[in-house]
Amino acid sequence: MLHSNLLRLVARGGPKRWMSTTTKLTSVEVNDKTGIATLTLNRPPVNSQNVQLLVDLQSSIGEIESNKSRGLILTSACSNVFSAGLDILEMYNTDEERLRTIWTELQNAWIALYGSSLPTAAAINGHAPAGGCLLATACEYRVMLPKRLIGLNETQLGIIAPKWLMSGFLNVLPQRVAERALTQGRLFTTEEALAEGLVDEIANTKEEALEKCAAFIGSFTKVNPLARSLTKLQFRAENIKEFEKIRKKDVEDFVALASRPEVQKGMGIYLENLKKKSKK
Ligand SMILES: CC/C=C\C/C=C\C/C=C\CCC/C=C/C(=O)SCCNC(=O)CCNC(=O)[C@H](O)C(C)(C)COP(=O)(O)OP(=O)(O)OC[C@H]1O[C@@H](n2cnc3c(N)ncnc32)[C@H](O)[C@@H]1OP(=O)(O)O
Repeated sequence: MLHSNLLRLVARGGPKRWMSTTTKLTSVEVNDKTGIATLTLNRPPVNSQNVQLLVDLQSSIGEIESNKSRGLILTSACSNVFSAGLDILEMYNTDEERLRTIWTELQNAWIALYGSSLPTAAAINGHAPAGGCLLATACEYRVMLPKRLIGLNETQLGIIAPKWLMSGFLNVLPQRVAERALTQGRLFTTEEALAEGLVDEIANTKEEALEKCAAFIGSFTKVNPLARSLTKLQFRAENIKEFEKIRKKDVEDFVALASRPEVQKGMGIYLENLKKKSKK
């Protein structure tokens, strides 16, 4: 027993505090009829993105790509939240090595989704601030439930979203709208997001959102898959190239920023306020 546990730890590259649980935080379900895979984020209450969720997300994307699914729909098992973005608790009061791992896995998860050759869609069945918006805008199509919020609110938190993190956002919004939204740290309501083009459709239920995403993926049935994916990747190649150039430095920039005492203090205050709000 001890021996097999040890072997498992060695296989994972040694014990890691923030990867202590072995239960997967994502699940994949492939529809037999359509061949479309639904990838569900399942870290209640708000799918905040800790290292394990980000690693599991990458592994699920890999699984979907290798099982020859026709497309990928990203959604959430939480009733009112798609994803609350990075897990602030994991970034708070921690060491540099852990911050490095968090950011590296965020980068890895983003590039796995943004650079996927499969058709991708997000069924946004709840709020999607910051890192939640990042995942949604890495997909090619977005369907969102009414009266939820989506956007990159980093400046409201006193932090800066690096260029690669804005890529998906900039792909779907006109430069002028994106610049204003990012500098304001604006969260769009679903209805505003639809009007600006940040989401493509509104659905009244999660099931309806999944159906609309499946219909989007189904629209490629008669298109040659290789021609489709190469065309998609041509559109994304410039952003991917820029990202690859700076990805190592970007990790170090994040570690330096997130470990600054005033940033750590800000995180603490933000967490306290979140907790106060949730107790009301
Ligand atoms: C503040 C960060 C500061 C510094 C980071 C430093 C450097 C970073 C540099 C660049 C980074 C840019 C890239 C991306 C960044 C991010 O993603 S940061 C995270 C930003 N996320 C948010 O601002 C969202 C915060 N959450 C909410 O607004 C709301 O929770 C919600 C609208 C998503 C959902 O609302 P409700 O359904 O009402 O749920 P509650 O608010 O009651 O929350 C339930 C429970 O969950 C805890 N929680 C919520 N969000 C997070 C989170 N992101 N991380 C950790 N924990 C979170 C909340 O405190 C409640 O906990 P309990 O009180 O029940 O224990």
